[in-house]
Amino acid sequence: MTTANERYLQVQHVNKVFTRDNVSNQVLADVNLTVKRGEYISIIGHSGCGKSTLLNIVAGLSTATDGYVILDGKEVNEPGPDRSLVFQNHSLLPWLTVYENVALAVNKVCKHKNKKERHEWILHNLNLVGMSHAIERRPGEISGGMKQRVGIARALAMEPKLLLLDEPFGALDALTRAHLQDEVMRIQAELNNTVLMITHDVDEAVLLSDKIVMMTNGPKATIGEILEIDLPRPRSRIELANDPQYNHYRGEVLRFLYEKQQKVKPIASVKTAESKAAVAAG
Ligand SMILES: Nc1ncnc2c1ncn2[C@@H]1O[C@H](COP(=O)(O)OP(=O)(O)OP(=O)(O)O)[C@@H](O)[C@H]1O
Repeated sequence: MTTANERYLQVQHVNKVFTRDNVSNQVLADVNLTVKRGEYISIIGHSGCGKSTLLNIVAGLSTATDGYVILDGKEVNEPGPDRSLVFQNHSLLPWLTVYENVALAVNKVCKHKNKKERHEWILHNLNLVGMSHAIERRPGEISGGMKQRVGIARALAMEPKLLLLDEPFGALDALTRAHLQDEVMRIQAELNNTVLMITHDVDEAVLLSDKIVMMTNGPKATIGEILEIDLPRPRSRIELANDPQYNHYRGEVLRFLYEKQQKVKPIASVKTAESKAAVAAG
């Protein structure tokens, strides 16, 4: 028997079919995943396979055609404050300051805290992501990396059961991305959040995760393999660069993506190749 913490998040037999103009497209087929409390899970797979569709179902923003999602014993049917989302493109309100953007979420969710406690909680979370020096600035006055930090502070301030990250570092330059990944690892060590993160970056997945969920190509995408990353924490990107185990994990993900799940050629180019062959054959 598994404990409630061992099956904190359960994705059970999830299918998703999109139908438009009487044409059905089955994006996900029988997706099953169990996540332990406090685990950091990355989802990786080729573009268009259905990663965001899966994350949206877990977030409650979209419903599964079949199957269900259970978080901490409760079925997920709609968005809720127990799941907070961070997208690639920060979603801060431009007319509010950094402080006010976080306050908006805190005032909505932390009704049990009084005014002073909320104020301290907002500052605490902005401090956690290194943004307490810019609380009066508006999103237009800070860099992309800083905006992403505020988005993370806002998500953390809601004390979600599950943190959902959809390519959170995707729009950042390499150095800012590395810096923010390190910050997220430090925060994760402190708070032990349960995290589901979509990424396209193999190194990011290996560095941050306890498990990497590798999805097959769509349509009818499902989980192909799950790789456990058994590297001690805290993890240092510099030390791991020459670590044989790290490179083994990296190789496993690359093999899955580029050998086992090679992206199929677009139909147009296949047709062109076929026509060329037909012409060559006379
Ligand atoms: N609302 C929708 N209506 C119809 N089809 C959709 C909808 N949302 C997604 N799809 C389709 O589902 C498939 C998977 O899309 P999804 O965005 O989940 O993939 P992804 O793996 O997250 O892609 P990427 O890595 O490029 O962000 C695509 O074929 C997409 O066109």
